[in-house]
Amino acid sequence: MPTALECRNVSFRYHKRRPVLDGVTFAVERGQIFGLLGPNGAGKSTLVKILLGLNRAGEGSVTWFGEPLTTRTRRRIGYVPQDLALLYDLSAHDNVRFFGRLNGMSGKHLEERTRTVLDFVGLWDERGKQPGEYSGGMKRRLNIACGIVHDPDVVIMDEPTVGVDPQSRNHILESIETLRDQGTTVVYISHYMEEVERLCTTIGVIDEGTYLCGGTLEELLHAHAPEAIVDLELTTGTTVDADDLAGLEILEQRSGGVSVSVPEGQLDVMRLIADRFDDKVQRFTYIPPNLEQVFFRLTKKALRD
Ligand SMILES: Nc1ncnc2c1ncn2[C@@H]1O[C@H](COP(=O)(O)OP(=O)(O)OP(=O)(O)O)[C@@H](O)[C@H]1O
Repeated sequence: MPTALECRNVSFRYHKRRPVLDGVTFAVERGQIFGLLGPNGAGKSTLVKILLGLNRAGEGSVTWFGEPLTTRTRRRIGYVPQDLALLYDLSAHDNVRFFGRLNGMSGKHLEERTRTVLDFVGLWDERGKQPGEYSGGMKRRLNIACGIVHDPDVVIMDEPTVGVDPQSRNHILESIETLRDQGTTVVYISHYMEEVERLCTTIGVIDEGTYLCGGTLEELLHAHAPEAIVDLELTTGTTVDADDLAGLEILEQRSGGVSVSVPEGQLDVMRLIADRFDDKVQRFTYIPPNLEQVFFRLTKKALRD
């Protein structure tokens, strides 16, 4: 599969401070939804600015479709920024037209694409309103329409669902799946594990400016989180001894509770835990292998910090 985007050994620092990105390397194949997952402050938005040529990498290189970023390659890229990029004294319709013109569009083609993308995000009937009259979710959807009006081959979406109601969130996620089905490559930046798990064909995990790992969800789980977690909340004063847990790895021990790693689907382990702690168990939570654990295993931090 040809490569849409390649980021090689990219490092960056603001004002000579410590590096915000440190040797970031990954590639996105065409047709993928590539998820870049990391907590707040990981360096995701800084990386996006470098990908788009808005910040200059201190070291390393970025190529799009095998070439450095040029005016020609730039027209093949769409960008949906995290901070809404809308003109509040124009109608939604004129906002989309405006971004189309910025991308060199005009005439019938611009009118047709404006209608197509406003339909696509479910705002055609509300096109006469200004963004100030829209809900948070509608503004996010208009932001997407403006970012894809020029029918780009690749779209970068930076946290497109932040602060939206569940209905708009679902609409946005479905739209992204439709874009993928139409052959658009999507770079999806998020700190929401569930969205990345649902949407993305390939996932890269970033923290404190370091690209920790990348691969399909199955590959990441297999390599970094092969086991499930059982979390027990116990009645006050219950002590937990490592011997009680028959050699299971204790991930976290706290006053009134313990988290252990258990081989997925091994019910005899569940029985052992139930027998040992019996009526002292106040709450039993089984967490199947997921991206949160991949992140925890690699950083010893929760993704949502
Ligand atoms: N213009 C700037 N000047 C100085 N430091 C900055 C600037 N922009 C971001 N930073 C710092 O760079 C680091 C990475 O920030 P960045 O916004 O890239 O992270 P992020 O992963 O996108 O976070 P979020 O999910 O909160 O948007 C943070 O420590 C942030 O404080």
